[in-house]
Formats: sequence, C-alpha cells, structure tokens
Amino acid sequence: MASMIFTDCSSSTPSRLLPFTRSPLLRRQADVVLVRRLLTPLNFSCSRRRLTLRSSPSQSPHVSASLATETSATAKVIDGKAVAKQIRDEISAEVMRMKDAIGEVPGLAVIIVGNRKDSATYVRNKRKACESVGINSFEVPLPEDSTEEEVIKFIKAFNDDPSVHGILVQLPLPNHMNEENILNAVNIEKDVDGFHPLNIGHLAMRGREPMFVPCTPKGCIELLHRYGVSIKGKRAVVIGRSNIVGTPASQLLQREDATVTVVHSRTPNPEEITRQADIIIAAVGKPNMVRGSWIKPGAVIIDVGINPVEDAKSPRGYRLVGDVCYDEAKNVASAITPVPGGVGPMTIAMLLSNTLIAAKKVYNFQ
Ligand SMILES: Nc1nc(=O)c2c([nH]1)NC[C@@H]1CN(c3ccc(C(=O)N[C@@H](CCC(=O)O)C(=O)O)cc3)C=[N+]21
Repeated sequence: MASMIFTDCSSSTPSRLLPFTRSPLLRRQADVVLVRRLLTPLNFSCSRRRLTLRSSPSQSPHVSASLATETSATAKVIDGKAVAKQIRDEISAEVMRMKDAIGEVPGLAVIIVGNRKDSATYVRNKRKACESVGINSFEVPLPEDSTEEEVIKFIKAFNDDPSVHGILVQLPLPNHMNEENILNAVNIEKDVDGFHPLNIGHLAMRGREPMFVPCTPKGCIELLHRYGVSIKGKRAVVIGRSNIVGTPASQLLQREDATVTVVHSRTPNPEEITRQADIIIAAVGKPNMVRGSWIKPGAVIIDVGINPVEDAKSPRGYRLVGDVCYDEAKNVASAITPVPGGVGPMTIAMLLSNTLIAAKKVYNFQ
C-alpha cells in the first residue's frame, strides 16, 4: 500500500502527487466538455456520448433510482459493497446446497507472514467473509523472520489436506523471501488467488481457460457485468501494469472483446490516452492521480486504488482515497466506483467465489 500522504485533488495539490503533468489547454478543453455535459439530459441508454448501461442489478440499492429525473450531472455510484453482499448471499446458498447434498463445505487456508497492519486487516476481513458464507477458514500467522522453506512447508501441507480447497499467501511477503518460489508451490487446483504461473499463462492465451482468475480484476469485470456495462468493442484503458491487477485486468477486458490500452509510469501523455477510454480501470496506488480532465464524458470508471491519506478529522487519523479524483470524476463519468466500498469488497467476494469453484471441482458438484 502507498505510504500515507496528505492530499486532495484540488488544483493546489502539490505536483509531487501528480507524476503526470497537465497542460492548461487540456484543462480548458475539459471544462468545455464538462459544461456541455451539464447541459445534456442524463439518460444512460440513449446518449451518443455514453456507454450503454443495459440493465441494473436488481438488488443493488443505488441502481433502481430513475436517473432521468436527476437534476445534477453526477455519475452513478457503482456500489461494490452492495454487489459483494449480493454475491456473498449467492455463495452462502451454494455452500448450503453443497453441504446438504454431499456433507462437505469449501475450506480456505490463508498464510500470513510478518505483522503488517494492513495485511492483518485484510486477513481478518477474509476470515469474517468466510464465516459469513459458511466456508471453513484456516489461518497460519508466521513470524516476519520465517524462512521461505517454512512457508513452503505449510503450503505443501495444505496442498495435501483434502479439507482445504483454496490456499492464499498474503502479499507482500517480507523482502528476504522469493515470491515466485512460494507462489509456485501452491497446487494449481487450489490457487484461488490465480497467481500460479500456469493460471497466469492460460489467462494470457486465447483458447485457454485459467482455472482461477485473480480476485481483484475478476471483481472489476463482475462489477461491469452486474451494472450492465457493455464491454465488447469498447475502448478500455487500464492504468497500471502490476501482476496482481493491471496486467490481468487488461487481459480480462481483451477477453471481453474490448480494445485495450495499458498506460503506465513511462507512458507519455497518459491523460490524452485515458481520455479516449469508454472504460477506465485505475490501478496504480497514487492518490487522486486521475483528474477530471483525463476522463471522457460518460466514461465508466473502476477505481482499484486504496490509498491512505492523512485526515485529522477521521477517527483513524487517515482516510482512504482512490487513484481517481472522485470529486472531479463524478461530474464527468457516467458511473464510478467509490473508495472505500467499491473494488475492495469485491476482491474478497471473488476470493470466496474462487474457493467455492475449487471445492465444486474437487467433488464434481454442479
Ligand atoms: N495474496 C493476496 N491476495 C489478495 O487479494 C491481496 C493480497 N494478497 N494482499 C493485499 C491486497 C489488497 N486486498 C484488499 C482486499 C480487500 C480490501 C477491502 O475490502 N477494502 C475496503 C476498505 C477496508 C478498510 O476500511 O480498511 C474497501 O475498499 O471498501 C482492500 C484490499 C487484497 N489483497
């Protein structure tokens, strides 16, 4: 996670937080489209400049509101928290059906090395999520100074344990460990994180199906699907090229027939490229990096960033912000995920989903 920085996305934001420069001309252009957009009636299905939002998830609270009657030009909130809850309910029903039919429930093992506070929070959230759907969870907390061999020993034990269907090694690992060796040790059939090289290879190839898809990008696509955002033939820009999010997200979008561009730290004029996107997935870990002027009116934005920024008014002393400047983006985009409450909860829901898939495969339970 990015270090804590005090920031907002006003124009007075210090330039060190905005690694990409904006020209005054681009800013003016953006203002023009903003005004034009405010004059355009809000209609998700028929505006030429907008992406088609085909249908809405029936149970999601934000979606049934009639947009035609809205007076302010504010993007629809893609409510990851609500969708994640909906998915957990679906998984819970499936776990119960499985238990009734064959007397087995899925099991997830989580290995956490060291005592990073954020990692401990995520692992706790995963445990709670497992409990909420009836998945068994096994947790192995190992000290920071454990050896690679010790971690692999636990992975191998879980590989051989039939009550464990999914194995997750919480990342990042301490520096003295070789992440590749450790992730390679996870049995591919239990690789619910989708980080095994064979799963990654299959994801990258046409005509191949990975056993598991990494949870965060899978959650991004699931949000687009559940909000009826059509992907086929659309221009998508993924900002960031990490193994965990950016790269697999770009591959998933391509598999959905989007035309995909990946923008990264060495891309000249990232805003110019991003501004062509119908769909933006931002996964860089820089608070408020994507400004309103980077966004095409009507674009759909999935903000993967979860960045802590100092906030004396918050009880924790910090608050979480995304990679996208939400306050600016909401006036330009047609739909956007909030932070928190967007992609984060979906990541955990997809982990549960992958664990259920793993168990169903083992028992040949449809
Ligand atoms: N092997 C592995 N697999 C992972 O999937 C993995 C990992 N390592 N290492 C760290 C990242 C990060 N990650 C998150 C999961 C949920 C939230 C989440 O639920 N966030 C809440 C906010 C939580 C809060 O308030 O602190 C939200 O966005 O609404 C965030 C981040 C999984 N990761």
